[in-house]
Amino acid sequence: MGFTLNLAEDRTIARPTLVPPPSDAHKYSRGHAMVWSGPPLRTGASRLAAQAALAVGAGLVTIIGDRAALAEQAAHVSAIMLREADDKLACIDRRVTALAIGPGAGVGIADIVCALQKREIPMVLDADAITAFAGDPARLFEHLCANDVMTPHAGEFARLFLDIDLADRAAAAYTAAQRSGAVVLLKGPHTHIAAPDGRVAVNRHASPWLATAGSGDVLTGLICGLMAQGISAFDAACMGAWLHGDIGVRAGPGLTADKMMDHIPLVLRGCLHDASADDTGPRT
Ligand SMILES: NC(=O)C1=CN([C@@H]2O[C@H](COP(=O)(O)OP(=O)(O)OC[C@H]3O[C@@H](n4cnc5c(N)ncnc54)[C@H](O)[C@@H]3O)[C@@H](O)[C@H]2O)[C@@H](O)CC1
Ligand SMILES: Nc1ncnc2c1ncn2[C@@H]1O[C@H](COP(=O)(O)OP(=O)(O)O)[C@@H](O)[C@H]1O
Repeated sequence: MGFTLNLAEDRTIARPTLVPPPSDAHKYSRGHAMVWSGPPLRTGASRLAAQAALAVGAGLVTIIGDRAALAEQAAHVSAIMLREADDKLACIDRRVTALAIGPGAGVGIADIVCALQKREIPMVLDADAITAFAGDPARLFEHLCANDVMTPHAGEFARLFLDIDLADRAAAAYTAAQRSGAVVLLKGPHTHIAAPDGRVAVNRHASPWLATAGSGDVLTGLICGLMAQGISAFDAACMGAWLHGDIGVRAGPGLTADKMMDHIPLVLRGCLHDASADDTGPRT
């Protein structure tokens, strides 16, 4: 729905194509993304993810967490909804079309991740949702499927895949996807994406200005927001990486994670099918 992945013959990700929502679109038809909040004083990372999910086009975004965390979130967000987590997670209803968990979540999050995975909602796992399984990756892999995306940086990758050599990052992502059963997006100056069915891609459209705290949390939100709109895990990971890179290319010096959202409208405008009259830069 909306976005189409474009891949070059060598599997390099190119600018995605975006078609505007149909005239009869409503917020639920554009998907409902949910992001798990970090605890009080660690809410920023999840908020960055939620803001990116909304900006990339999810019709609704809800941050879920405990009451104290939500009080903190409420001081910062308006368009994003807040919902208190109950013991049985009953507040995650059928209308939630994608979930993101990990940014700022704390490494005690493993049980929650496993419980959420039983809901069969496509998930993006980042940061602490990866690190939490450092001692027992098999427990995580047992629950993952090809509709889920993991987005490790090299440090997080090594915590789950101790024996996989990162010297060849494309091969490392491929092996990790086969082993885990999920789409693996290995972050770096070039970002490699692999699906358990053997599909691979690489994003080279990025900028070292993206090496700033919270930038990966924004990527998590972009991917979750795309998945919420009905885009498959592999395509969402690939397009999220490209859009994230384009923000970095456009923003350049002075880029900070909380300013990344400001660039998303122009990044998306540049992807519009009829963007020929647009002056939004080279169509790489
Ligand atoms: N604004 C915020 O509130 C932010 C919160 N964050 C959260 O802070 C927590 C810790 O995340 P971090 O990623 O800082 O720390 P990690 O707990 O992942 O550990 C970082 C360590 O990993 C190793 N490492 C190896 N390769 C690396 C690579 N390519 N990039 C980064 N580290 C690499 C380094 O030795 C480094 O000391 C997470 O919950 C994260 O989501 C961060 O996302 C930054 C922004
Ligand atoms: N030198 C670089 N060139 C291009 N992109 C980079 C570079 N360094 C980091 N990035 C990108 O920035 C993001 C950093 O994410 P991450 O390491 O998870 O940081 P954080 O946890 O602070 O959000 C990743 O998407 C990564 O690909």
